[in-house]
Formats: sequence, structure tokens, C-alpha cells
Amino acid sequence: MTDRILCWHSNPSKPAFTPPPGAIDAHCHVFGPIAEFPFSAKAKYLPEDAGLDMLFTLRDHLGFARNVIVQASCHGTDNAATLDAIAKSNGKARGVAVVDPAISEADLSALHEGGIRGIRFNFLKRLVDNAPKDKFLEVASRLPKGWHVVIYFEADILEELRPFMDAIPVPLVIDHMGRPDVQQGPDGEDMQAFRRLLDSREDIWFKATCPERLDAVKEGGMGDPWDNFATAVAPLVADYQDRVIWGTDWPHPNMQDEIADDGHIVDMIPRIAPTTELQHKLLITNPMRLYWPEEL
Ligand SMILES: O=C(O)/C=C(\CC(=O)C(=O)O)C(=O)O
Repeated sequence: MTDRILCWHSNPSKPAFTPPPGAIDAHCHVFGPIAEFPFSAKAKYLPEDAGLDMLFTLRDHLGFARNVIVQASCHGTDNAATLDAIAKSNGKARGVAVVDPAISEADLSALHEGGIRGIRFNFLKRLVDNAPKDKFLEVASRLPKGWHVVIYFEADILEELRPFMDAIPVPLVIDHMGRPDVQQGPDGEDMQAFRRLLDSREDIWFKATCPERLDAVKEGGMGDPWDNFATAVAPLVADYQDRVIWGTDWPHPNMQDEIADDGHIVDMIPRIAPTTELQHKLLITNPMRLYWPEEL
């Protein structure tokens, strides 16, 4: 694999929606720069460099105050790029790491010092070679205090993962709602299954993220302005408003065929969270509880 992919908009518009002061973009990534932070030998995609300067410029442009940087699969279990971005953020970023499940307590503590507050388990076959549930459960049982587990899976394996998720002894945060088919609408099979998961435990959170992925034309969706996403997700946000967070998903890995304008992605916020109270929970109170609880 040699070609590097470019997935982000070079000149995103200014959103019409102004995020409230203190708003957090709680799902984004950094890629490289490759000269300083090489990609994993096992990476399934090689993106162009999208480092911390670009991320922080975008944060300011879109009107956000902080970022939660999620380790992407292309960097494997080497969290150096994520940690470097957090260290240079002036306290405005924290992160989620991907770790070798055999990681030592000392290395977990060092990640905590570096601003990490959770680990991510990725079950997408196109992104990772294997996802050993037994090892994941073992490491989940010895995380630093206050951490959570982020899980990324697609809707077709939700039921299969239920026993595994039930056994995780810390709060769970589900990436992109487990990728439901938003074309099915708010009461479709996928959303119903996801609601059953949320109803099974009060400490399961989710990210109301990725209109550009879930309502992509290549997924049979409508593309920007992603009306199917808005219709399917708004009721979920209203019904589970104390455990939902939001993020841009910048730099949108693997979306090179339908490059999203980040300004338009921000303009999805008032469509899924129409009141100022909901917006405050989605963008501030909820992500603060997970990532900066000491400030509350
Ligand atoms: O931005 C995301 O969350 C989604 C990704 C990439 C990813 O998660 C990873 O590489 O680890 C995807 O679906 O390709």
C-alpha cells in the first residue's frame, strides 16, 4: 500500500451555527506528520499528514474550545502523535488511546499523565486484523480510575458483541452510534437495537457523529445536507440527552470520495439538538464529565 489518501476539505466554510463557549469536539484524529510520527506497519490506509496545527486551526475556525483526540488505526498502538498533540494544546485537548492489551500499569499511568482518559477497541475488519475480546476484557479491568472504553463497531455485529460489552466493568462510549443504517429512519431495526443496548446499562454513552459517513451517497444515503441522518438521530439525542457527545470526525479517514465540508458538519448540531439546553449538554456538560470531570 503506497498511495496516501486525502480525506479532508481544504477550505471548510464557517458554520452558520455558533457553538456555545467551551464547546468540545469530542471525536477527531491527528495523522502524523509522517516524518515525526510514522504510521503503523499494519495500517490499512495511509492518509496525508493532518497534524496538530491543522487540527487546532480548524478548532478555532469552527468555534470550538477543546478537542478529544481519538487514536486512529493507522497509528496502531503507538500513541505518540496523539500524546504530542495533547501536550501542545495548552490543556485544550485530551485523548483516547489504542493500547496493546498487555500494557503495563506504569505505561497506563503515563498515558493518564499525558491526558488519555480512555482506550478504544476497534472491531471494523477493514481497519484492524484482529480484536481479541478476552484480552480486551482483561485490560478493561485494570484501567486508571475514571477511564472508559470506546468501542467502534458496525450495526451488523451489535448483537454478537452484547455479552462482551455487558462484561466491561467501566463506562462505554460507542463510536458513531454503532453505525446504524440511518436510511431506515428513527424507528428502524438498527436504531431499535441500539436503543436496547443503551437501555441495558445507564453507563453506555454514544457519539452522535458522522453524518458524512452514515448518510453518504455511497452508503445509499443522500449526502450533504444529510437529512436522513438528522431525521434518524435527533430523537435519539433527545431521549438519551445525558449520555451523548459530539465530534467532527476530522480528518474523516477513508472518506476521500465524498469530502465533507466541516462547516456543514457543525451545522448538523442544531438539527439533532434543537434547544440551547440540549446543545449545552451535547457539547459541554457531557464531554466534560468524561474528559475533564475535575473541572465540574
Ligand atoms: O473516524 C473514524 O472514527 C472512523 C474511521 C477510522 C478509524 O476509526 C480508525 O482508523 O481507527 C473509519 O470508519 O474509517
